Amino acid sequence: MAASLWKNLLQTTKDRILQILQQRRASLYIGAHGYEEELIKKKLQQFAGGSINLSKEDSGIGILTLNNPKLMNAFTGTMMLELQERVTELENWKDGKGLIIYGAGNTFCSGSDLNAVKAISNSQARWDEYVHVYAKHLNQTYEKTKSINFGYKTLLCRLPLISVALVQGKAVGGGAELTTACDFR
Ligand SMILES: CC[C@H](C(=O)O)C(=O)SCCNC(=O)CCNC(=O)[C@H](O)C(C)(C)COP(=O)(O)OP(=O)(O)OC[C@H]1O[C@@H](n2cnc3c(N)ncnc32)[C@H](O)[C@@H]1OP(=O)(O)O
Repeated sequence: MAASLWKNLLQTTKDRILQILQQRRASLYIGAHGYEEELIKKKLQQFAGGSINLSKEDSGIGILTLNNPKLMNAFTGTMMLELQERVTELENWKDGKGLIIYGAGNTFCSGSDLNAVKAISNSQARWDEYVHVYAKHLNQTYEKTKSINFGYKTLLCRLPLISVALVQGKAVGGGAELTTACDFR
């Protein structure tokens, strides 16, 4: 009898845990400050356009180009994802010494893509929530700061490369803040 009760309790507990896990998977948020990484990435992927290009020169200088000139190099969702990939690539670059960031065309960066900001603002979660969530990937101190701009900053600041923002034309919003993430501008 006791054994059977125990078995039932065990099974019920397992079922409940599985149920909770499934619910969490369906939700953007996990716990108070955790987030569903894949959901965030999928959401950011919906706002495509532009690119973040990296060329690594033999001299040890990396050149990172913010490339979305039609929108004054505004940051789309996919550009955010690419930024993280490029920075990871730079982190692993053994011969890297310095980094120059500049914008394609005649401008630096006009911040977040306002089309994405507007689109997301009309849906369940706001753009800045996604962006802040994504900043968590970029910035381990997210819990303290909750700011993508600080996320950019920490991401670039922690790079063991001397970084320079080569600002030509406009640097607005998140674009201006990105310049402050560099050692020189
Ligand atoms: C605050 C931080 C936050 C974050 O990321 O956390 C943000 O960054 S929110 C975004 C803040 N940025 C802005 O509000 C900038 C808005 N844009 C402008 O003020 C101007 O476009 C400017 C000053 C950057 C350039 O002005 P200019 O007269 O030289 O050019 P146009 O305005 O004609 O722009 C050309 C073309 O680009 C489009 N555009 C510019 N910025 C953005 C943007 N951030 N998102 C989406 N699209 C942008 C603009 O609409 C024009 O498109 P067109 O189809 O040719 O009309």
